[in-house]
Amino acid sequence: MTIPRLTLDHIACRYGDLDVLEDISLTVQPGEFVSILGPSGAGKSTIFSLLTDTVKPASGTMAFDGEPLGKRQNPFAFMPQRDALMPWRKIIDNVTLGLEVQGIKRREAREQVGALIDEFGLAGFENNYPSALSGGMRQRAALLRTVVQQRKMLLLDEPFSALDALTRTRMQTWLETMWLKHRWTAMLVTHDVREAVYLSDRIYVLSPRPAKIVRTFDIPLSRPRGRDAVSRAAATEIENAILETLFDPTGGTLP
Ligand SMILES: Nc1ncnc2c1ncn2[C@@H]1O[C@H](COP(=O)(O)OP(=O)(O)OP(=O)(O)O)[C@@H](O)[C@H]1O
Repeated sequence: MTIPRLTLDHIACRYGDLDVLEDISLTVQPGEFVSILGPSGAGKSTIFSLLTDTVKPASGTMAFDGEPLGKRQNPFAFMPQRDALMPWRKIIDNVTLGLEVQGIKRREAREQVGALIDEFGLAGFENNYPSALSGGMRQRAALLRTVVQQRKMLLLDEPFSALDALTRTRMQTWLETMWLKHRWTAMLVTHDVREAVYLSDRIYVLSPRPAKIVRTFDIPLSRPRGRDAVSRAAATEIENAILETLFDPTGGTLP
C-alpha cells in the first residue's frame, strides 16, 4: 500500500478558549488534488496553519510521507488567499522570491522560472509591476512563485476568491490543465462547491466550528473535466449532494 503523502489523524485545535477543529482525519496521496469545503469560520485555513507550523494541534497527529510532521524540512509551498505579490517588485522578481529566500542566487532563480513563464501565460510581462497585470495574471504569477519552490505539496487557500466569475472559471480550467501536466500533490481550501468538484479527486466537507469532517466525496469524473453536458450532469449531482451536506451537516431532513 502506498504511504500517504499527508495524513492528519484525529486533529483537534483551539485558539485560547475557542474550539476550532474538533476531529479532523484525512489523507492525501502523492499526486492527488484534494479540497476542503466548509462554512465560513469553520477552520479551513487553520488546517493550513497547522501544516505550516504557525499553530500547534491540541491533540492528534500529522504525518508526511510516513514521518511525523515537524521532524523534517517544511514540505509545503503555500499560496495565500490574496495574491500577496510585492507591488514594488517586478513580476520576475516576485516569482523568484521563494527561491531567493531558499538561498538560490537571483540569476539561477530566473533561469529556473524561465521555462515556466510561458506556460503560466506571463511571457512578455516579466518586467512589469503587479499593478499592470490583470487579476488572473497576478494569481498565475503567485501560483508560479509557489510551484517553483519545488516543495512536495501545494497548499492553495482560496486562490481565486478575489477574481470575477469568468476569470475564475478560466483559471480553474487552466489549473486543471497544469495539474494534469505536472501532477502536483495539492490541497485546496475553497468556499466554491463547483470549483472543488471541478478540480478535486476527493473533497472533505467540514461541519461548522468546532469542525469535524462530516462527509468525504470521491469525485469519479474523468479528466480533463471539460464542460460538456455529460460531465455537467454528473458534476451537478455531486454538487447537490455536497450542498445538502453543507446546509445540513447532521444529515437530517431539509426544511
Ligand atoms: N490566530 C487566531 N487567533 C484567534 N482566533 C483565530 C485565529 N485564526 C483564526 N481564528 C478564528 O478561528 C476560527 C476559524 O478560522 P479560519 O480562518 O480557520 O476559518 P475558515 O474556515 O478558513 O474561514 P473563512 O472561510 O471565513 O476563511 C474563526 O472563528 C477565526 O476567527
